[in-house]
Amino acid sequence: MKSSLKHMVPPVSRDRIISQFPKWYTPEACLQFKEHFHAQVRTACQQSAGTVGLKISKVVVVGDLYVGKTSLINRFCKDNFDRDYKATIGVDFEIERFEIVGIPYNLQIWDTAGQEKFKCIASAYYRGAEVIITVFDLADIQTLDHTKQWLEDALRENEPDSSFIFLVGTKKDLVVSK
Ligand SMILES: Nc1nc2c(ncn2[C@@H]2O[C@H](COP(=O)(O)OP(=O)(O)OP(=O)(O)O)[C@@H](O)[C@H]2O)c(=O)[nH]1
Repeated sequence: MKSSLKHMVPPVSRDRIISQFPKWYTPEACLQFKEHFHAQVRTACQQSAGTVGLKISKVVVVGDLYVGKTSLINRFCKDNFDRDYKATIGVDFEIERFEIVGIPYNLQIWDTAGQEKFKCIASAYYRGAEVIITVFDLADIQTLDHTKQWLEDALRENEPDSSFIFLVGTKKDLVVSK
């Protein structure tokens, strides 16, 4: 049964295969100095990731409504962009499969609704986030002000220092250069 399941899983797309860690730019900016995972880690990972990727990191994307969270995720996962606005209802998620230095690896990306009325539903999904991406609209300064609150809410549901945090500005094309 296990082996037939394995054959049903499509291969990881080529642009999601990272065969070696990129050379670090500066030691301060780097989380990983080695060229490969430690041999023990590698063996452990490959043992448990026999079928549909068991190695999953949870990413939650938060921020005001209309800032472009769904668009950011769609660009990353499907390389497409939709000009029409369809508000996220509660939450949505995508799974993106990778292979990193020979190890299967999945990102589970949670797209949360920015509308106030869905905040209660969306915040139920903050727990266990290895990555929190806080999004704001570069053309709307208020959305940057609000990121502090979004981040606090997401951090409250997670253990201290357990999440990597990113701040992403969107809609650069709408910013008039001076
Ligand atoms: N011009 C421009 N428009 C963008 C960009 N990113 C997103 N949009 C548009 O902004 C609108 C809102 O984008 P969404 O991705 O749906 O926003 P959201 O943050 O997911 O919204 P909620 O689901 O309500 O929380 C859509 O009409 C998008 O097409 C961008 O980089 N440039």
